[in-house]
Amino acid sequence: MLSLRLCCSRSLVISKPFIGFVEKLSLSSRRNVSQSSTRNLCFCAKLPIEPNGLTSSQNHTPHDSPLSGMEEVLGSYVFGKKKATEVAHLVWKHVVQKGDMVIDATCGNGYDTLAMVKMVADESARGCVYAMDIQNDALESASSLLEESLNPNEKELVKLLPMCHSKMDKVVPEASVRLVAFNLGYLPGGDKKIITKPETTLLALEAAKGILMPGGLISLVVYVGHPGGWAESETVHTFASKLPVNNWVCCKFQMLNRPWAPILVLLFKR
Ligand SMILES: C[S@@+](CC[C@H](N)C(=O)[O-])C[C@H]1O[C@@H](n2cnc3c(N)ncnc32)[C@H](O)[C@@H]1O
Repeated sequence: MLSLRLCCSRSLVISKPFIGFVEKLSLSSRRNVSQSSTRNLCFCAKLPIEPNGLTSSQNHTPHDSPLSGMEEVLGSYVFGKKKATEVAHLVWKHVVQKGDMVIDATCGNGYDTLAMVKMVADESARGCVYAMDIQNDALESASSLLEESLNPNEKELVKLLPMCHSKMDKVVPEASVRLVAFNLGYLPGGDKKIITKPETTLLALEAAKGILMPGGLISLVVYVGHPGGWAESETVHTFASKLPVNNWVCCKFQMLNRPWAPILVLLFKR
């Protein structure tokens, strides 16, 4: 363990207010397409019929959507005003509370880890961020960033772990974690041949499922511009599509006519 001191179940499962929001977006996007053909956007929503004969959206009141209040933030991704990583951070902020335990499954240069520490840190010195990576270069880079960006109390909350994220459930107890975040692909500024792989990403998602607490979030930013990126994206999509609708709200944000744009996947555990 390197410590800082040392060194839905279908394509889109959505609640009623969000459907209204999507309807407004698709209307305005259709208008945009016909007017200027600059931004072509398509949402697909499948609402499975549940055992009581109602659709998932009929079964859940507008108040129980984990996306309530995030309409503007999500729209800012769709309309190209914010990057997927920025939107991800804002969604995390909406979910994470002071004192929480969270995991950065792909620490890299530490920017996500830094954002997480700021979200969990409070006066009581509770809260914990586990940040893992298979590359020592990445953890060293993250360590320098955190060293210069955090105060001594905040530094105490971070554990940098040189390990594969598929083993994350060996580090924390079951149902104890509020957020597990993945920023897939290669280390920016590093060796582009060392990338996250579909097989280990799938194992890590299974592990994350077990350690996430109710009300928690698995967040993924998926890059498809490098070899293997699409296969990994398919793996994430298939995993998310199989999560039971009673316990999970799963959605994916993808710009269909910008095929290399990062994809944001959000899996909320009810
Ligand atoms: C896109 S970068 C992450 C960027 C980072 N979150 C940041 O804020 O700078 C992806 C990272 O995942 C790491 N990685 C690849 N496979 C991994 C695995 N099996 N377990 C943990 N980390 C892995 C890579 O070494 C790389 O540093």
